[in-house]
Amino acid sequence: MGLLDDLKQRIVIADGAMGTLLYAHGIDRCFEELNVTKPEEIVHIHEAYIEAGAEVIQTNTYGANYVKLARYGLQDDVKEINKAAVQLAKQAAKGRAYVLGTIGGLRSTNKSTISLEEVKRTFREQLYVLLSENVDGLLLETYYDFEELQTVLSIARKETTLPIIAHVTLHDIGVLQHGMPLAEALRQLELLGADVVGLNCHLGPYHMLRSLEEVPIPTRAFLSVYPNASLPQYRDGRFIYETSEQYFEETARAFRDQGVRLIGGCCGTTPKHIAAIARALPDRTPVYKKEVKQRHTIVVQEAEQTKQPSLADLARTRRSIIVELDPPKKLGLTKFLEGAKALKDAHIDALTLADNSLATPRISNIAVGTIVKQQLNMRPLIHITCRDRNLIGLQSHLMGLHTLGMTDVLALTGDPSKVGDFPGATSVYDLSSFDLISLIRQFNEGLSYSGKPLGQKTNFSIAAAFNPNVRHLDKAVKRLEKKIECGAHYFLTQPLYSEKQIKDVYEATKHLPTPIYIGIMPITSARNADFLHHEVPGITLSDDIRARMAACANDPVQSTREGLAIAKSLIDAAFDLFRGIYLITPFLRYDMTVELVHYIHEKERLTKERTVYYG
Ligand SMILES: Cc1cc2nc3c(=O)[nH]c(=O)nc-3n(C[C@H](O)[C@H](O)[C@H](O)COP(=O)(O)OP(=O)(O)OC[C@H]3O[C@@H](n4cnc5c(N)ncnc54)[C@H](O)[C@@H]3O)c2cc1C
Ligand code: MET
Ligand SMILES: [Zn+2]
Repeated sequence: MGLLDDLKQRIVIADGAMGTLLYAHGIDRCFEELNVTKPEEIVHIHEAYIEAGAEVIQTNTYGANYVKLARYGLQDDVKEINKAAVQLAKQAAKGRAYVLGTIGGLRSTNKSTISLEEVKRTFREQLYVLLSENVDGLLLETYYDFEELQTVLSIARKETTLPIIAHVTLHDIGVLQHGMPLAEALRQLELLGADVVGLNCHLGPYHMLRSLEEVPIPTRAFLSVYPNASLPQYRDGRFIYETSEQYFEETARAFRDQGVRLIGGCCGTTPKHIAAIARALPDRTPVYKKEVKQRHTIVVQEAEQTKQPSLADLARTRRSIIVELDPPKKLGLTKFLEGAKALKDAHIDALTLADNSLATPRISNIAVGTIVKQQLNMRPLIHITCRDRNLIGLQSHLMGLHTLGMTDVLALTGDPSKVGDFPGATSVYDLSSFDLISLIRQFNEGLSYSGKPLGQKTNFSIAAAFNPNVRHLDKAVKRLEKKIECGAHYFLTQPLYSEKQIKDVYEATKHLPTPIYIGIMPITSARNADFLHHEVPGITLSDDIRARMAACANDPVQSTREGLAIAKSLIDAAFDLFRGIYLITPFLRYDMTVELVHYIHEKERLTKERTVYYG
């Protein structure tokens, strides 16, 4: 007889949380290290669960993998820690309970934090130790990312015929992250060879029960559930779970009615919760039939059609000019609005507004964008970096932009905090620019990052950054290709300072289907030229440009003239190669960008006249 034979006959009860009971050692401790340093305590916890009624216990190895142990400098101890864990669980079980080797998921909400290759390597290393210590089965638990669970389950299934329990973690009732319905996920896990499929962690009995109502009883595999004790409260720097054991007794019966065969607990549960489950189901009789609730389908409203063509379409069809005028670093918008108005009068297509560029605080571009749109009837292009907002803040920001009708956005990773005024501030980077582009694309399909319906589709036109001021242009172009795959509609470049570089950029990108707005920023002075040349990574000014600026070092009027003349020659170089021009206003010197806008319009007019004249 083995675990699967038991499950065929009846409901089986598993243990509850291990981590929660080890909290007393401090939340910053590596709980798995205690297998080696406090073995008697681990044995004691296992015994308490068995005495409470658990017939299945899990090794204390949830995070005993290379990646998580490395956070404590214990990456070389994977073997020792896992080996000890199995031995301690067996010592406590004394043949009274099955011992499951537990392996926890690595990816949380952000796929790009760890590649699948690293997931595989890390998983294999832990798996082989657990198997060689002769566990009775495997518990793959707390997988937020379904792709990760599919990957590791396939590996485990090839390596062993022991029972495998595969647990996903819900995002919300009935769905995993990115919107995959739970029923579909469990069906796929069964097809991949899991013997028991189910849920653990993150949510308590309420969400799990409502989710299981939509899941049919599998044909071959068994259903399992390890709920958290409740939703956690954050108190005095710790997460506290509070729930009555009485409630666990009631919900255990409800789980049985949903066809669950293996019931245990996750975070916040204790031997008392497990005893409550055992009390609730004295004869362990399972149900074989249930009514499955149909998942309600969700209607997503189509995006409202915007009246104006996107900036990508503009740059495809005609000369278009966008100008950056950054929100001020000090309070007061008078000069900024004068500049914006002057640029509007010069007939630009959009005003681009940086998001705390160079990691230095500026008036929020969402506030400035709203004023520019409402008071001046201009089109704002809002830069969004991943530096200042976490995944929650970014989504709230996007919903806000949609609500305000600002649909032109530039998705950036963003300069790291250490380059700016507050080098000690956190750089969030929950997402990279690639992830942010994908997120905005998903919003355009009416879904949040996790796949929850937003109720409406957004209509964002997505720009992305192109930094050609790098040693290997081909690598930068590869990033553009990836950004296009993620959903970028067009690009804006960093400023370029040589005609040759503009031509090189054209040659390297002419195969791309997306338009590029070529960046041009007038130099304001000899000092500005020196700074750009010596201190901004990747920017090199020619000797000729630096000599021209140096020659008028003490003459601001002449410096402006020279800076504009240089910018105009760059515009000349870009004119026939790129329809989109992105002018960057230096230090709120909008007089300079206004003049360049006039220059471009005039050049365009002359070109058209010539075309008409010569046919
Ligand atoms: C048009 C434009 C507007 C910008 N606006 C802002 C703003 O409002 N606020 C702000 O904080 N910053 C802004 N920046 C700066 C920008 O965040 C950095 O220049 C960034 O490095 C490039 O853009 P990204 O953020 O999309 O980076 P990504 O393309 O996502 O690159 C992120 C990081 O990857 C690395 N990387 C990129 N390319 C390569 C390569 N070829 N080889 C090796 N490593 C590479 C770099 O470390 C880079 O920082 C802007 C840049 C541009 C081009
Ligand atoms: C963080 S979810 C998994 C927790 C693990 N089963 C433990 O109790 O420690
Ligand atoms: Zn948990």
